[in-house]
Amino acid sequence: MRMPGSRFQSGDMVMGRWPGSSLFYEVKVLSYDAKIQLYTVIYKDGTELELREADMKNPTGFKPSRRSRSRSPSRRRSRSRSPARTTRRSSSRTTSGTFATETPAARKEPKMKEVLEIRLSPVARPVENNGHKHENKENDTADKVNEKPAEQEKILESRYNLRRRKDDGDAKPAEQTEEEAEPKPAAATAPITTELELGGRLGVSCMMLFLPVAVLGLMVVCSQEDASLMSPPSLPALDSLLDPHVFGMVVLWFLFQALLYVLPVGKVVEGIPLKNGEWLKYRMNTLHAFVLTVAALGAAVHQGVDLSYIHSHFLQLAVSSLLFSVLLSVYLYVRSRWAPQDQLAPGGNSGSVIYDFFMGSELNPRIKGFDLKYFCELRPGLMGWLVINAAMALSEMKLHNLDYPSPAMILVNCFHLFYVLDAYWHEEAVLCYMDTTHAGFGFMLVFGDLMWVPFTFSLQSYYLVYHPNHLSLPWIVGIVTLNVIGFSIFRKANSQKNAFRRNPSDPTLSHLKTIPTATGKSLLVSGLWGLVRHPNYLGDLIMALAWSLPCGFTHILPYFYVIYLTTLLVHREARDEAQCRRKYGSAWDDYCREVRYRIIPRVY
Ligand SMILES: NC(=O)C1=CN([C@@H]2O[C@H](COP(=O)(O)OP(=O)(O)OC[C@H]3O[C@@H](n4cnc5c(N)ncnc54)[C@H](OP(=O)(O)O)[C@@H]3O)[C@@H](O)[C@H]2O)C=CC1
Ligand SMILES: CC(C)CCC[C@@H](C)[C@H]1CC=C2C3=C(CC[C@@]21C)[C@@]1(C)CC[C@H](O)C(C)(C)[C@@H]1CC3
Repeated sequence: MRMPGSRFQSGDMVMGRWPGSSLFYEVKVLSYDAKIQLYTVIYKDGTELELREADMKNPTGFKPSRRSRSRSPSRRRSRSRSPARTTRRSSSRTTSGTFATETPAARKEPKMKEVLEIRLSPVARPVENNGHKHENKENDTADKVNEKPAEQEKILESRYNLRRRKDDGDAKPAEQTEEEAEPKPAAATAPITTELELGGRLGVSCMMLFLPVAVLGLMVVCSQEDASLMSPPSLPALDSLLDPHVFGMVVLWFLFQALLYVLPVGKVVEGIPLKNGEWLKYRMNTLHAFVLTVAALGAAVHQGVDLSYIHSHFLQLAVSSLLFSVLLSVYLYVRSRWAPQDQLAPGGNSGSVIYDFFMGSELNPRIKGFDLKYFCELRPGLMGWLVINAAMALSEMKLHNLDYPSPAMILVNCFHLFYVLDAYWHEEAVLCYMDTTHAGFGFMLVFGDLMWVPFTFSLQSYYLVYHPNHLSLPWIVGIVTLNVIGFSIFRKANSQKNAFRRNPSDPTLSHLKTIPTATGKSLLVSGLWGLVRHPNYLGDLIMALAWSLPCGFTHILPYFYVIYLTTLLVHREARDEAQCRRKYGSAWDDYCREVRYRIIPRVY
């Protein structure tokens, strides 16, 4: 069968690299996914894997290997230091990434140790803090790998199933010699997005119209006495919605946060390697920015600024944020037309203006070192959400003549504050989340970050201003306990997975059972990751419920966040499931057999 746009065709017998090694085996090509540019191949022992074109060769130019797999480290080292192996990176950073950063002209086969280092290297590595190199566990890991390659390799091989699974005689590994190596093609062209998500052009067009209207609609209903979704909302005059003064404030807020982002405080770390071999650097200073924002707002309030302005201009603020999101998305789309091909996101390069505008074409749009996607994901929206919550607490006190906010308002404020501070405390982890590594930055994420997050996540506090809810002590204790349970699951699951991905040999995780996969990575199969396949989602959902309960049971509207999060996470889970099945093949099926439930134990 012909597979358009691919070098190899379905049914071709080619040589495929065994993941994590420099060995090539004969494989049969099964299919090609143009979207992610991966071939599904099957080895003679029945293992199905996904390989990049760069890891596949024509059978000509190979000879069966006579060497044993475990060459001495010194040998590996001398080969990897061959003058032909120039890299884009400085010599001080050869701990990982050699594979990803070789210049196309000089690209040769990476050695096994290097590949292992790539797979196991930290997702985010500190670079400097005002000139000083930082030390942390992650970097230690990478350094250890470099210092004791043989030892490290032994540990890794014991954790990872890097050997062929069955019948060694069946498929002979072949090794490519230096002379025989074909130069790999430079990744100059971006993958064309062929499979359109979310209902394609029509779907994203509807979402683009419907989502902003939905946010504004929810806000209007929330401010009504009868906050029922069934009762017709009393619509505000359209011309009152766009206020240039309010728009100016939204722009100022964005610029203020941008200023805090570029302050030279906080360490700089490298994200995960991009497909084009680049390692982007990110400054980690959300906590500094948070403290400075609180100080600035405190000073403003002290000077007589009335934060309840946010409450009285809530709709106008949302409309201005929407306008700002649209303008920013247009800018992002236009600049993506000039972006180098290798910096385009795999999911936002369909050629359809509307679809690419929505999904985002450019993966990591930057102005000099200023990373727009990373900045928007954590700062103006999340921080804005907290400021809105605080403003709602003040407005509640004002409206109901209270000396303190109500217990329900205090709970909602504290829960949200805690969630955002946790995200800031674990800021580096965001560098490896799907949105950072894979998604283009377009209208969906811009709108999500700048309008959806601040104005829908704060609906509970907005609701409480007009709909006070008395909470008895047992309820307060119950709700706090629920949030603590949810948070513990969320945090433990995320931290365990992140720690395991950074360093699978981490002694603190040695009690956990794992399933090896043919890619060299393992899957956690005990502890929380043995309870359900997405314990972090479970924790997030329990917390979401705890955030809504303080608002009582009179209306469904405060439960909007739980409904949104359930929908989003169920969709994400299904997408991730499909990706992992493609990536890990039969090992994923084994994992699913062992861990039967996806998010909720014994239910789903
Ligand atoms: N509040 C909100 O609006 C939202 C919050 N979130 C939260 O963000 C966080 C990140 O979510 P997201 O990026 O979607 O997904 P995850 O952090 O769950 O990442 C999924 C990846 O984890 C790895 N993995 C899966 N199972 C295992 C296992 N058993 N052992 C080891 N690794 C495994 C796989 O990647 P690999 O094997 O390649 O490492 C898989 O692709 C979550 O806590 C989620 O709740 C997300 C969206 C919205
Ligand atoms: C417009 C749509 C309907 C959907 C928009 C989705 C976005 C709002 C979310 C996609 C993933 C997100 C994450 C967080 C916030 C919401 C968005 C942007 C997150 C930053 C919240 C704080 C967490 O601790 C986190 C794990 C860092 C989250 C990462 C994903």
